[in-house]
Amino acid sequence: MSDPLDGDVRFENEGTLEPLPVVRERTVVMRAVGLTKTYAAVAGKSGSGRAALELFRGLDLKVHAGEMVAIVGESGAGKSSLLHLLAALDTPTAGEVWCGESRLSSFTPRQAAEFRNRDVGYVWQFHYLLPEFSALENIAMPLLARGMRSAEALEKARFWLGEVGLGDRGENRSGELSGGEQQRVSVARALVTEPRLLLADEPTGDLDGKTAEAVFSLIQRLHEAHGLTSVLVTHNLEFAERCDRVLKLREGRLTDGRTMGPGRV
Ligand SMILES: Nc1ncnc2c1ncn2[C@@H]1O[C@H](COP(=O)(O)OP(=O)(O)OP(=O)(O)O)[C@@H](O)[C@H]1O
Repeated sequence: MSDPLDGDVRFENEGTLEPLPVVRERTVVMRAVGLTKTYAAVAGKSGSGRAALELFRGLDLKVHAGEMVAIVGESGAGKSSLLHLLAALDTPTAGEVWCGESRLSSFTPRQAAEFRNRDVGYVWQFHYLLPEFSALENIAMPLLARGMRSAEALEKARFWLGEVGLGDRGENRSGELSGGEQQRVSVARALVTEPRLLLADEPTGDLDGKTAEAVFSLIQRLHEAHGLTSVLVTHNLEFAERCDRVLKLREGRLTDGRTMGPGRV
């Protein structure tokens, strides 16, 4: 019997059907659904207490693989609080945060700690390096904390030290480095675990203009070079505009924040 595919086979609809549109769904790395966060009222003597504070009301967020998302908003709008929820550092009053197939609110404290160690790289406004330890040891710390052999952890730390342009400063105690260099070390520490998501809370907020530009450009370059997925909180609108998306946190919701002029919020 002859092979039907051997020779000039024509399919019935060939050439007559419109090609189907190709729908490419981008992978969602992190998803927040209907988030509400309320801080309880604090009782105080003679009126010094505070009423309950509702920060978010049904807040939704999707972060796609490879995106660099900026979150802006006035002081006190809740930007840091939102990042804490995304990093499983805190739990929402209502709503859910998902990272891939994991629902953060179902984590035990141990699972939350593992999630923070393996899936999230966090850069704080202040570097929080341990001043008595070398730059290399500081970078290796998250790997050592999960029980990786010291030689292997230090080798990975050396790679990331080079990536942040400090290849020759590894043996310096972190306390001997400048503010900008310390923040670069903290970026390397956040990335040494190759996390699924980089979260940065005003990573340039504590630096002068020129150093802030250098650290932001470094994060941007690493984001592109390593295909990172990043969410950055910033008051610097020029940096925000250089991200793929700008979201403004206002009155408990996220809205498109691209419409603002230059300056700070
Ligand atoms: N653990 C907490 N308990 C009670 N209130 C809190 C807590 N954490 C934050 N808040 C309050 O929530 C509000 C938002 O704080 P948050 O730090 O998230 O704002 P932000 O937008 O990051 O501000 P900034 O830009 O000044 O850093 C503030 O009024 C703050 O006092």
